[in-house]
Amino acid sequence: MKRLVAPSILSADFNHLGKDIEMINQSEADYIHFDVMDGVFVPNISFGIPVIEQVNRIAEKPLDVHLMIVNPDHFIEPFVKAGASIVTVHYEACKHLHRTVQLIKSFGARASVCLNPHTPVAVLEDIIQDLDMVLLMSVNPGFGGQKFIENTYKKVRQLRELIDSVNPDCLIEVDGGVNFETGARLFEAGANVLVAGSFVFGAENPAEIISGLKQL
Ligand SMILES: O=C(CO)[C@@H](O)[C@H](O)COP(=O)(O)O
Ligand SMILES: [Fe+2]
Repeated sequence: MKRLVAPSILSADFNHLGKDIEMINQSEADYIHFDVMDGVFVPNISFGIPVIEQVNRIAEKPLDVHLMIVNPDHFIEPFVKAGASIVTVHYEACKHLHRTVQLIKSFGARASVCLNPHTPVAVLEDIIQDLDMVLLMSVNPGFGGQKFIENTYKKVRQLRELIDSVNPDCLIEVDGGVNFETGARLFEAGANVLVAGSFVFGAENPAEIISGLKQL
């Protein structure tokens, strides 16, 4: 089973963002994770299209864009044009999720849907066949550095069962509070992609942490 790592640049040093992107380029990371927050869907504002566009000029890994924004439909095309390879929208933020997923695919990006910690996996039953990835939040979205919610392991196992029976190529990504301990248990439960922000960028040697996560 695929085991991938996506460092989240929310915890990077924005005064030297280019340096951190170079570090990711040289590392064993598989994707670069971008947390886009609108201050409405989540109680925080981060960065948007211009930052992703700039990073895309030097990034050598696919851009994994996590949209924590309401009504994302208008912004799908600009984010894909800015360089997003994977676009994740929140189940809780989309009125017509099937339409939004088709829209993402129509621009040539991989389509992913994210569930908040309180949203059951079962809501994906009639969309899973159309998805390239599902992102499970293991913290409430909006901030880096929060404590991992233990119930996530159960959700990963439930999702693994659903995916294996309907769409085995679909990836399971988990985001929030990932470290060596939670990461090992998540891979064991059936996750494919670990997002890690503060654990990577808070370390003295971030590239070593990325390699450590890949080897769990
Ligand atoms: O989507 C989010 C937060 O909303 C994440 O991608 C965070 O950036 C993860 O940060 P850590 O919990 O790994 O510090
Ligand atoms: Fe994220």
